[in-house]
Amino acid sequence: MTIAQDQEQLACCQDEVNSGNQKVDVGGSSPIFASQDRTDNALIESEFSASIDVQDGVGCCHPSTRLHRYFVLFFMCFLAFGSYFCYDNPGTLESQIEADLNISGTAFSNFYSWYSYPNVILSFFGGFLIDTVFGIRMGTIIFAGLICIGQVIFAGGALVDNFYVMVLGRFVFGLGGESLAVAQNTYSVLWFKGKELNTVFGVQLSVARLGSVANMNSMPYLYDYIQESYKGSYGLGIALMIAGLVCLFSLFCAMVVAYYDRRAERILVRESSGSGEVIQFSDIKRFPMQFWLLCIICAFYYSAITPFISIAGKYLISQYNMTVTEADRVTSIPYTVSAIVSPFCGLLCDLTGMNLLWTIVAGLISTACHLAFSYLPIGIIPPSVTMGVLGVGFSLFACAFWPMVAMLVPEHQLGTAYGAMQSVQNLGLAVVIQSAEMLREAFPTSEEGLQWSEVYFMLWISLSLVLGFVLQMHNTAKKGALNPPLYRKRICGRGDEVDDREALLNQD
Ligand SMILES: NCCCC[C@H](N)C(=O)NCC(=O)O
Repeated sequence: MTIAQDQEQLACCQDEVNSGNQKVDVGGSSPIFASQDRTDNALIESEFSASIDVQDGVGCCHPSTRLHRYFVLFFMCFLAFGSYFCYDNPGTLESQIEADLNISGTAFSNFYSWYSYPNVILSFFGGFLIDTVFGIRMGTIIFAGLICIGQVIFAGGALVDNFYVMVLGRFVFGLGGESLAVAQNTYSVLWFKGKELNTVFGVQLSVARLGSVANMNSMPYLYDYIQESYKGSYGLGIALMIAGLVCLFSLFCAMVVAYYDRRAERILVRESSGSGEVIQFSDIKRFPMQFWLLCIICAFYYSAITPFISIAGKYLISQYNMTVTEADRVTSIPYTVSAIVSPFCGLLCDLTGMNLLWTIVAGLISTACHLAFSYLPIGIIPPSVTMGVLGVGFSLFACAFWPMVAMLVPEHQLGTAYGAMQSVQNLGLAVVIQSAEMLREAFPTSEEGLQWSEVYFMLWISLSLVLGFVLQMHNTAKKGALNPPLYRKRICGRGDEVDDREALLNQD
């Protein structure tokens, strides 16, 4: 450690060091450089007789203060904003793309299946590479760079009217998109585990949903503006290239978070996960059964939600006689509601604990919405109300569900665990999206096809509920960690905080 770094550490901590004995844990190191970090940390410890003790909540530049964590959280939230904004570019411009490229709906669905199918495998390896090779900082920058490259290739294919180049762009975009979400989840746990983790997941999902909503409410107008301005067929390519700027902003945020994460590692005596362990491939076999049950629940639940929302517009047009514009407005309601309520759903989970119970409640709410949307006589409940309540259920599920991974898997295996979960999720999504389309087209009338598709979605969400109840019974019988108790901080002494959840998670 250089003298300048010592001075930085002293200056930054001088007014915050106290006689407490709390050692602050912020973030895990990159495994490749773990040995170097351990040397640095040993050096830090040898130069300072007492470990760095700080009082949480004091000052703003010290990495252990709440204010500093929230400052870094701002940039952490936008890591996936570009990914969510551009992920649904094709869906928002479906009619324009099919007209410009003169392709069928089935060919169009390649822009989503070539995003999902590779991630059945690559999302897992993306997480594993974060844990074993790149580390969280370099991994996040690499994956944020991939979504930029993928979006440029996708837009370039549109500029030259080449369908296969566009599919390649979506494949590259998918390489980055899913693994970037893995990296964002891993960062969140490293910085906020044992603190306001559920709320952080809620805020991050809210910003991500804002990306989806911003895409739905901007891209059609941008396309039309460019088409009218250039009187040519460049509207699609230029609009998609401009959308790529949003991915560049996420790449910038990845670099900012990497800087502050590295600084936190340098200033704090950072306890990387365990003794700086690095995951071994064989560790995956020892992931608990509850984790694999959660993966299946995730695949079944999302398979009943996102494909349903994507075809709900067709259902509204045929069953409720809506125009395309009206149907698009109603189908965007779940994402808009999710952008608003996700932080509150996360706060609810933080204040009450009980993550698995809230996950089951969310599944029940979502199932009720499916039933109301498909089987209540038309006019009893407006579809906009049903979709709004579905947005609440969708948000509550995401906020309660994703943090549970950190309750089952140690920090040095988190990237691999989140990668494995998203691989299983993408398998479910890829299979259900295409099979639902095939089922819908197998019936002589559109109404029948849509109704049987709805039965199909109800099957998946019912299976996710059954598995949720099985997991709840197992968790209760084994006194598991998936329903953490009421989260309260007992302040004892000079700001030392004893976290019930941390004590619970650290129990043998
Ligand atoms: N499509 C952009 C990234 C998706 C990340 C991941 N597959 C996911 O589902 N995250 C949780 C969510 O509710 O979006």
